[in-house]
Amino acid sequence: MAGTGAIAGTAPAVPAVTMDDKIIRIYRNIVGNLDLSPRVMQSTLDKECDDKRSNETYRQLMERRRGSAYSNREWKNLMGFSSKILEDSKNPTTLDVTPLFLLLTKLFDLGKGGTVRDSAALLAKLRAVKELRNDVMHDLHNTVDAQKFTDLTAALEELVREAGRFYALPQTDVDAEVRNLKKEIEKVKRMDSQNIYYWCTKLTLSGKQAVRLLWEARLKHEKLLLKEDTVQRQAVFHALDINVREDGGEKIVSYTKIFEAQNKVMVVTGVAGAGKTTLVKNIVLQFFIPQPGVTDYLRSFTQIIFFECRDRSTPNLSDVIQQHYEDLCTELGKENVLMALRRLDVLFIIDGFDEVNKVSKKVVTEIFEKTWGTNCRVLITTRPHAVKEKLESLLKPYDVSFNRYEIMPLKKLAEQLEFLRRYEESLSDGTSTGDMMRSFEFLTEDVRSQFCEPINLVHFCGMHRHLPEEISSWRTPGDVAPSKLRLYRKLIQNKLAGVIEKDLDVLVDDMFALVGAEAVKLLRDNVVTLSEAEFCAMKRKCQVELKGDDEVDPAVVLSVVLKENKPLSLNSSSSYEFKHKSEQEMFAGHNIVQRIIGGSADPLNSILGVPTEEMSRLLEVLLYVVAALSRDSPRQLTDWWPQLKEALREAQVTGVRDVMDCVARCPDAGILADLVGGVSWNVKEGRHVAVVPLLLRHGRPSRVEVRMKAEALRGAPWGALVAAARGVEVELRLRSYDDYGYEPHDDLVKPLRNSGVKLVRFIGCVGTDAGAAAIASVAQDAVLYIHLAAPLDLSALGGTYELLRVCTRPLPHIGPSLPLPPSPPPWLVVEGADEGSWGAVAQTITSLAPPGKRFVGLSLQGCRLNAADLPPLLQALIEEGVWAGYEGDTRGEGDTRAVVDWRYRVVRLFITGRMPSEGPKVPSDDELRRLR
Ligand SMILES: Nc1ncnc2c1ncn2[C@@H]1O[C@H](COP(=O)(O)OP(=O)(O)OP(=O)(O)O)[C@@H](O)[C@H]1O
Repeated sequence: MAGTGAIAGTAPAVPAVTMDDKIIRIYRNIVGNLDLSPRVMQSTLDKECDDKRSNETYRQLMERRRGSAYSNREWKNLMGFSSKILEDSKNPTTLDVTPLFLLLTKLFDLGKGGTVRDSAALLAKLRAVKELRNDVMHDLHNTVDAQKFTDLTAALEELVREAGRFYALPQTDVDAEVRNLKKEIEKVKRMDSQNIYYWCTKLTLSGKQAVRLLWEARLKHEKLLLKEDTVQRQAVFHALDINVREDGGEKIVSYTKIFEAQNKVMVVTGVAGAGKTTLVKNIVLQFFIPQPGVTDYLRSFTQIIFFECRDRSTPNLSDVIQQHYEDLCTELGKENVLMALRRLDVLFIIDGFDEVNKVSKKVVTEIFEKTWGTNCRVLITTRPHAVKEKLESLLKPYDVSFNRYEIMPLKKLAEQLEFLRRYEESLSDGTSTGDMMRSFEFLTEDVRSQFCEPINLVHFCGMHRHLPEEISSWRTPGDVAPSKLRLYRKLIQNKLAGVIEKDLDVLVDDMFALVGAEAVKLLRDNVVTLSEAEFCAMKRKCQVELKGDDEVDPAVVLSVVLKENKPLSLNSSSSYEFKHKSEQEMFAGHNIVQRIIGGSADPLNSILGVPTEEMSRLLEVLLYVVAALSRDSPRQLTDWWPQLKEALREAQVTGVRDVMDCVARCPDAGILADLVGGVSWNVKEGRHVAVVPLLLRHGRPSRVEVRMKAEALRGAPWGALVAAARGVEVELRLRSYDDYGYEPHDDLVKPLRNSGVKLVRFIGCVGTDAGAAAIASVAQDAVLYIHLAAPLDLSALGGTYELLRVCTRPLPHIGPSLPLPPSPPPWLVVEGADEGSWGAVAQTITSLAPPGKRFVGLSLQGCRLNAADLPPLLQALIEEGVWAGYEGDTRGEGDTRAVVDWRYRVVRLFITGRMPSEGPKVPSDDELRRLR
């Protein structure tokens, strides 16, 4: 009966309640839905599975009934995030309403013993129970509604009776079961304060409010990185898009779709400052304060627990629970509250897994251990490197799989302006002039490419407010990064001006050295927060730097770079951290650069001080160092490059994409080309187009392969790439091989003209003579797949290609002939011929036929010709002297004929010297229809 859950400790007695108390209404709904409903459904499942062997899991049972095993993917698709529990469970007692409903539905779909059963009525009763559970558990208005309990008791009785009918049970058995159910319902009406459902009730009643009190005040506002600028977090939140990373495919969706994942665990990755923490903090806020216009995507969660991996002072999950539900834990005991949470639909948010330390790792592990097999879900954020290095190994013992999402950078100008608009308005109390946006718009496109991550846009705001003259000095992307340090310099100087007599520049240098050394030390240990004691030690060192001038409190100076975090619970002390982890990395990088420039005799790995396998933790620092040396001391960069290169390799910068990602964010780090020189550089994203010229200054690839949709390339500095790639082999694929369409790409082709690149492959559409001439001017032994947007003379391509495939729609009836080059013979595809239009097709082929009229292949794509249209078409082509053979075989052997090539879904025309006397073989109308 109720209270069957293992109960830890004894909860203190609770005050008496009256029947119409809110609490008892909630209690009944909770016990009804969390205990009674599953038990009635479990009994239905037992009836359905009377043939199940005791040691068989439900998956095995279903496979036996189905006669074949499920692949893991099939099983996952079938059962969603209940797949794991249903795969392992052998009896129903551990199953809640959601997996029970799903399992029964799928069992009905499979059928049983070959008999035909109509399960619709039973399914309707089961669904009614499941929907009541969701109504009650996902909406507090329903949880307190006494009527819902009455509805539930009726629905359960109906379910028992319908199951009796469906399984043809003796009426006496059904009546006995209903009597038993009624007895259970009567018991539920009396609240038992020693029972787990009572604790669930207390949590439902006041838990959300307690968590709201804890987080709302802390998260509502955000202090920006620079000065005392503060904004309302929800007002400036820019709804981020995320890339669903599944099976290597890419799908861009809104962040609100994360919870539609099939797995219990969802991992959001993003580079430094991509907005991971901001995203989850906004999710926490939206749980309490829904945003207008945002779908209620959190409806299925009753509680939220938020945990930051940088935390070093919370040793156990129960302590995290205590922070969230301080009063309830005092009243019920923290272990009991945790136990109750496992019965509810809780969202655990784990932020910054890449910052996990020994202490917080224990909490994270406990979250997985204790929420296994429950309705709880877990959302984790991390920088990408920690997924493979740490997260996968942590999850492995629990056999947990997860859905992975990647935060998309803000690449489009419109998005960046929209982002800035919110900040500008927030910072000016709604009276913004649009100055900040205008100043951003005014930047050159390649400088703007430095602002694809939110953190950089926020820095732009700060710069615009406090050091606008820097912005006007930016000429190249590399000018942006040093500005940030200059801004800090100015902010510290402002704090000290008038108080300190000595040379402020020297003093700030000393301060930077101190803060930077501390930053390196902390990053080395993967520590982002300083305890009160560590902060005091830093202050003391700072005091020495300030030469004991007691008018200056070192904390004031440190407050420019560090922020204080108030403790979550009353009996602990504050912690301190850099205003953002990327600031910590900047100061650490600056410190290392100073040591190198200052002539350090130590080797790099002793300056960095982390073991090889932990090097990826210092990736951002290494990038900072490379970029800063390349700007300020190229000689030192050359000297230190072998060591830096080794460290970057250890930090997992090994592939072309890694290098491009790094240089896209850090344009002065072009030397990274040395890590991937000699191999082919694949360019699939607009931001990587800008990177290629930077890399080409330092390394040479075997080939640059640009494969992206024309729209994406149009928004990128493609002309600059072409100009920089003189002498380099280039592939340009503006569409996939089987993608048809006639939007011309001449604007993208024209920059190629006489550019000196070696065009070795082109897939795209050309509509002007200038476009064709541009290709002819650079193609060398190329593979050319050209769509003709208009009738064009391509004869100039002769001698430039190894393979030429031209695709065209039927040409206008009267027009000049436009012979393709003869050697090697081209391939021609005529697309979209209408029913009966064989004459137009013949005319198109003959007018494009090269001198000698040989094609290596002729095919009809998307053709609506009938079978009867094909013989006259073939006959007309023979009469015109056209030959078309196999790929690589132009001798034209065999009979003239038309066949369907199902692989490419085209009709192939073979035109040889021979025409069978009974006429050519052609596909039937049925085959032609199936092709369309
Ligand atoms: N979606 C957003 N809307 C508005 N501002 C944002 C958004 N995302 C990030 N920001 C701003 O950018 C700053 C950096 O973002 P955030 O700390 O969330 O990045 P992160 O990915 O967690 O970085 P790291 O990996 O370095 O910890 C935030 O402090 C906030 O000011």
